Amino acid sequence: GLPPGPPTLPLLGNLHVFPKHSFHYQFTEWARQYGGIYSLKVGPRTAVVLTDVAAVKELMEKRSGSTADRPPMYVAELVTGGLQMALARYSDKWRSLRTTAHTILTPQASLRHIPMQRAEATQLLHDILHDPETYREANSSIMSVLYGKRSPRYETRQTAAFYKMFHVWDRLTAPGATPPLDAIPILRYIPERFAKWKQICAQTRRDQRKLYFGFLDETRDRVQSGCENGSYMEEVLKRQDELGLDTELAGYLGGSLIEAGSDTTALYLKSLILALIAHPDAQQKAQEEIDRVVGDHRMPALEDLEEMPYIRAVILETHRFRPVPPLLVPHRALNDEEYKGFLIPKGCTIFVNAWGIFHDPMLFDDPETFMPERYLLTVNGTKPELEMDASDLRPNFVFGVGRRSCPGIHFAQHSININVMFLIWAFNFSTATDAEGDPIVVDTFKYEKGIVTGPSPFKCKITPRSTEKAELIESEFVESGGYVLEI
Ligand code: HEM
Repeated sequence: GLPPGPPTLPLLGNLHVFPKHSFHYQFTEWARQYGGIYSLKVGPRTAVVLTDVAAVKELMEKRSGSTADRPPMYVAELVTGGLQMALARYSDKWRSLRTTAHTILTPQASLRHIPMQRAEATQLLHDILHDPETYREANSSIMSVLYGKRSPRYETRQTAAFYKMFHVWDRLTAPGATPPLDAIPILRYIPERFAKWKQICAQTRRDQRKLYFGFLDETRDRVQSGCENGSYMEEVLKRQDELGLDTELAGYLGGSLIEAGSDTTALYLKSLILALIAHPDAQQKAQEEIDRVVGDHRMPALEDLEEMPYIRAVILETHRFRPVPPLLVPHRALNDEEYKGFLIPKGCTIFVNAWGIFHDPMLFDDPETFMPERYLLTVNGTKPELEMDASDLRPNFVFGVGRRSCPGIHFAQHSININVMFLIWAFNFSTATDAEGDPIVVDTFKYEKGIVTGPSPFKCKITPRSTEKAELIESEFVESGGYVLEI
């Protein structure tokens, strides 16, 4: 009763044709061949890939109670003891983490973070004028909320230590980074001297604990010495019993949120810049709109977005064109489910192929082109005359649906909205030139491996759009507090 899928070999299943990384490209090709719901065999394990919006709505949202688990991941178990929220199994511990996280991330609570996010976005413009880098802004925003502690420079001791650990951790959890430890458990017993991944796991665990429990200790010290700064983790520590969080969970709550907040929006902004360079016509239209509404003498405010349909369309089109998590985050079925005559077996991994949906030529006109105009024609950017039912699609689909959907959606979207307006208002993004003066064309398909992904480093030219704007950025940066050096 499984959904159809590519032909399998005995024992291997589809392992011989399984992509090594960037699964979403091959998954999308198979979707065009086998349909919006198909199955794969990875050794003895089953995976189901959903590239059909109605199936996603039904299985991941309406039947979320049955599909909210995550597949077991041995590496995550070794490093975090299963307490990294986004990778955690559907359990009481996950519930405690998630419920607590919600209290700072509700739509109402997220409004309180906007002034801080604006200040961080202002520093991003200042940083770009001097030394372009997008990660610091994302990390500093979430650190401010959680611990009342900024990341003034990328080189700040704890910020640099975090990213050093995080990039290793990110690579470690990327599909294909280790031998198939979950599909073939015997591989876990390879002695450490032949299994470098074991050493990396042990080191990453030490690095994470030093950081996350270090932040927690600093917070506890502040609370005990009456020097509170009003941050969220102080509140968590004071209400630890009521929230059902022991120290281990409290440490990983902070860690999970720092991790989730420190690259997603930064990668989004890199994809935006890449798209604006590759599609200068869209960049020009966006600049014309922002100039009309904001002009040269002040910086944009979040409220301006209401009057900027084209920029709103650019924001949505970037999510569609290069979704930060092309396959969202994999789920696992807790029970047998039946859908349109197919069995979705208990224990199978479920991938939601956001890439495949967003790049479906039946749904979107010319899906490979960055074309914000599509979101001016229809709410979801789909073709005005659709031959299929896409009424279950939502503009914020990239944040997932159901019980595991992104709890950071409002916080993330505010950050994206402010940063996109700021960047388009402030700078011209164009191709760099080589030694002969020829343009270095950017490759919009050269992306890093990982569950969340962004463009591989690319050369480009970023210039302030006017001297007046550059001066305004510098003065607002100083007014918003400038650096608080802490190296
Ligand atoms: C571009 C920005 C972002 C995108 C596109 C995004 C998208 C997602 C997606 C697709 C998931 C998994 C949904 C699923 O399994 O169905 C997720 C989970 C999660 N996100 Fe985000 N996210 C973003 C930013 C953030 C930020 C800024 C935070 C924190 C403040 C955050 C916190 C989390 C957490 C904690 C989870 C795990 C939830 C769970 O497993 O229960 N995300 N996100």
